[in-house]
Amino acid sequence: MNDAQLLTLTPEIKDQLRKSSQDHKFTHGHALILCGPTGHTGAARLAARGALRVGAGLVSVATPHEALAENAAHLTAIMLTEVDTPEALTATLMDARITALCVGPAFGIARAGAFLPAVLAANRPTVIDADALTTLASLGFDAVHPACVLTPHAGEFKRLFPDIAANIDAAAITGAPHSKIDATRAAAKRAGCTVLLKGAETVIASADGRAVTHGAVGGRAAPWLATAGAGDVLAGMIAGLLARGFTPQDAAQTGAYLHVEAARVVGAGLIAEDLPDAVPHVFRALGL
Ligand SMILES: NC(=O)C1=CN([C@@H]2O[C@H](COP(=O)(O)OP(=O)(O)OC[C@H]3O[C@@H](n4cnc5c(N)ncnc54)[C@H](O)[C@@H]3O)[C@@H](O)[C@H]2O)[C@@H](O)CC1
Ligand SMILES: Nc1ncnc2c1ncn2[C@@H]1O[C@H](COP(=O)(O)OP(=O)(O)O)[C@@H](O)[C@H]1O
Repeated sequence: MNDAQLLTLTPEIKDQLRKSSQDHKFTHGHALILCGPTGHTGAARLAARGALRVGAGLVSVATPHEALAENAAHLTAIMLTEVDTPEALTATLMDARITALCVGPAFGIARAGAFLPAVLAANRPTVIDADALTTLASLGFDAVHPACVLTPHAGEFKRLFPDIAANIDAAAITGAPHSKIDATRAAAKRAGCTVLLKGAETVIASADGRAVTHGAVGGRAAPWLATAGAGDVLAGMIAGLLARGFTPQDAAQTGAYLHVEAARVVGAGLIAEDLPDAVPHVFRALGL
């Protein structure tokens, strides 16, 4: 069933992206990006910068003590909070002004296993990416809630949903072949939340069957997105939009759209660090 819509930014979404003169920083939420151990902190910072650039009012990196200095040496507008254990995370999340989480980029698979139950128990809008997806493949989806957004690339999707992924490549025995859209829709239904399957064609589906496809092809091609860390920035952008109050489906769709537009602003030579800094150009072109 390929009845997914093509992704565009509606006037309503553009309005939601704007900031008004009456706003203050807490109007636009606080995103908390969980960071991995020393030597593996860059991905969380990429995500954090993505979250801040799409307009989250505040962004903090939750860092283990051992990586505090490493992170502090690289961050200015983004804040740091020390979180060494799942219990410390739960205590940090007593602050109801933290409105979205992002877990996974270079977080470590074992570490994700330890932290995911506390992350999910917080019941906050949450992007689950990278190592946290690999962990989820063994944990299962019981604790996943509807405010989650899973952002797998094709390899992670195969780990998380091996049977569904196998259908994409399999020849159809009866009826139409199983498309990437069918697969993402089936995955979202199984996980009980929004799933964004990355790639030059990105599909975003929700548990209720809504699905949108976004092709970075033809006039909107963005092949330089095939670079390390581009997905970490996307995870952060979605977390930033969740923090601002976007629904999971809208945050994933809008994040995917802005991510490709940012890549197109930079063009050839793009590296992941460039993506967040291209967002103001995208917003200007959108008339925000
Ligand atoms: N600057 C940084 O600190 C970066 C950290 N990263 C972190 O590195 C860790 C490992 O992530 P990876 O995704 O590299 O490794 P993974 O091992 O999770 O996945 C890569 C494997 O999946 C396969 N695969 C199949 N389809 C794929 C697709 N469409 N895209 C990518 N891989 C596909 C690849 O062949 C490869 O064997 C994560 O924690 C990630 O967040 C990466 O995001 C790169 C940048
Ligand atoms: N050829 C391509 N055309 C358009 N977008 C791409 C292409 N290759 C990768 N991307 C996008 O770049 C990002 C890569 O994310 P991911 O694979 O998680 O990389 P990383 O883990 O290194 O951050 C995704 O948003 C994906 O959709």
